[in-house]
Amino acid sequence: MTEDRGPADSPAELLAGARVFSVPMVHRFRGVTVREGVLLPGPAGWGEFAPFRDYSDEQCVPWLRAAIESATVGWPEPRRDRVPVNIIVPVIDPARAADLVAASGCRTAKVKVADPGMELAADLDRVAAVRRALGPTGAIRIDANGAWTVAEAIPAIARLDEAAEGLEYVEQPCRTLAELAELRLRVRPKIAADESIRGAADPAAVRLADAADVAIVKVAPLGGVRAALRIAQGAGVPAVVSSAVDSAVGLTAGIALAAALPELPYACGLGTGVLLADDVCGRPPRPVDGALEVVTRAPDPDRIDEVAAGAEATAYWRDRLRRVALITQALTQGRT
Ligand SMILES: O=C(O)CCC(=O)c1ccccc1C(=O)O
Ligand SMILES: [Mg+2]
Repeated sequence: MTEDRGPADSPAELLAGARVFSVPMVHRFRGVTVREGVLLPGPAGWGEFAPFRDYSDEQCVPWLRAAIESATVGWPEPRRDRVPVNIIVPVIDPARAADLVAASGCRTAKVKVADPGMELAADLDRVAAVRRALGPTGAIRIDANGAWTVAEAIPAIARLDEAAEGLEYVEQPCRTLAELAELRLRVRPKIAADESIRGAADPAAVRLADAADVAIVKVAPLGGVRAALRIAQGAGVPAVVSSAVDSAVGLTAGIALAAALPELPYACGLGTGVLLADDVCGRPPRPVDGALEVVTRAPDPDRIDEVAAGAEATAYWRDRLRRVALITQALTQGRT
């Protein structure tokens, strides 16, 4: 059954069709100024394998599983044709933050806060600028990426909630689920868990119950659309699908997850395309009137050539892909 064969079958087959891409970013994000990774072709389409460079090979296994799912089996049935998204506001000055929000057409903004070395005052100014740009009806959420202790989070969240004129939720204010549970009883805004899910030894076993009101789910770190659907279900609270600053191929997988979720009460974090100066297809997913259309997109051969990585990155990614494929293969064989 050659039709069923895909890049999953062996590291050699995976490497055969792999295309390494490198795209500059408009705004530095998560310390990254260039987004790079691998596109993998398969019988169902393309998959993206683009874990951050600081991840260990073992941490990259779910990212590869997600890419293989995308290339070989495609997506579950969509339940909607539009996915509302937030504009992402990196750690930039207030005037640029306001411009980004105003230009986006999004009615929800997610502001990164508590970056290492950043003063709370700068976060307050940025959040206030975002509120002015959004007007009184838009929603503002913040993401602290686990930076605060409970004692630090309580006053910081109170002031940011005030600057925002009401926060929709606070994403991963502290590192652990126990801290989130404690904090949740002591602040006004809702709490969302992100790293507490994807960083768990077994994300499928995470039950948020008293710790958080919202589950952030990401296709690549959770091992694919189907795995993320199961994790969202198990978490027991509404899910928000977010990207890992993916190219059009990874965003398409995130859109498929958001489209397949039974309920989608919040805007998703899939508006990150605006952070990339270029992309792998001609009409990449970009928000129009605050939402993304649920359509299948394939990378364009011309675009793949245009964004092809240089020699160093190409060698790095081919080597990393080969190593992660070997680990993934061994784990998959061990499972069955
Ligand atoms: O959710 C969004 O709007 C953007 C995605 C995002 O913030 C993100 C992107 C890459 C790595 C980590 C994160 C994060 O949510 O912490
Ligand atoms: Mg987050």
